[in-house]
Amino acid sequence: MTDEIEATGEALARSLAEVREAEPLVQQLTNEVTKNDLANVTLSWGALPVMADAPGEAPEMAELAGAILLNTGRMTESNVDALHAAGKAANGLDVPVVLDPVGAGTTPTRKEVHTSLLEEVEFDVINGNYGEITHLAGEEADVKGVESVGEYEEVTGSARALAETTGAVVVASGVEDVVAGSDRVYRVRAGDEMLSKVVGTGCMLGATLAAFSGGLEDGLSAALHGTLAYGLAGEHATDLEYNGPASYSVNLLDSIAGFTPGVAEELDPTDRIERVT
Ligand SMILES: Nc1ncnc2c1ncn2[C@@H]1O[C@H](COP(=O)(O)OP(=O)(O)O)[C@@H](O)[C@H]1O
Ligand SMILES: Cc1ncsc1CCOP(=O)(O)O
Ligand SMILES: [Mg+2]
Repeated sequence: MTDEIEATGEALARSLAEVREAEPLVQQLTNEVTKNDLANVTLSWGALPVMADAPGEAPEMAELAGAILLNTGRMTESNVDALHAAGKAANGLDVPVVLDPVGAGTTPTRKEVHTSLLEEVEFDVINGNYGEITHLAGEEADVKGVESVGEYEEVTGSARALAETTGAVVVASGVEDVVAGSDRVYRVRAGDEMLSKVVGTGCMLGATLAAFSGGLEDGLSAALHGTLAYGLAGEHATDLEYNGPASYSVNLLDSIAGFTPGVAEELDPTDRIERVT
């Protein structure tokens, strides 16, 4: 691995091919709103989804997984127990763990759950919207339910600070995405406004990052290429027949399935990624 991560079409194609070759088992503990979409997104990147989330079985499955996603959208006691148990089991076997801190900062319950998860589990990747990442970085943030509201001009610094304190690669999603490692921060310009008109697109980015983390050796490359590939697929989805947000959401799934290494190889996404620190 060279110091700088390549952002050419060929490099992106290699990452997509590596995920397909590894075909990692990606265990996902997620919310009921997006479960089916996450399973399909995972399969379409060439990984294998399993939504095992019972507190007893979740840590057993984590031991078999190539990566796990802990999405905190569902705050039932049983789900929270399973999140902790699966995260700890994965840490014990060096299975990459992705956290999507849905609604972080909104209620005392969510604050407590995210604090305890960050204390007890080591995360390889944390992906959330600008508000969630800013809150986890310990700064003032406005999250309304699961939506980021307000202005976040300092989100690059917040993502970097959270990466430094947790050791995770942090992906802050929004109009542009920030991908922050401990020593490097990138901005990714890919995606379409339609991604903000459909529920669950942040959760689907989490599933994407888990699939790439399970398939690639280097965590920062996995996060950067996963974020880029997902954004580009979101753009290509606008080329398909559009009848409103519901058809866009189906088109997004089709676009991910069609985003093969061969398609990526023909693209030149170099200007979509800018290293900012
Ligand atoms: N206005 C936008 N333009 C382009 N991409 C967007 C826009 N808003 C959100 N996205 C993309 O949608 C996905 C979900 O991001 P976001 O809406 O921030 O997460 P969440 O759904 O968790 O709130 C990310 O891939 C992000 O880049
Ligand atoms: C609406 C909602 N409520 C609990 S989880 C969830 C889905 C959130 O999805 P995303 O974070 O991708 O917008
Ligand atoms: Mg989200």
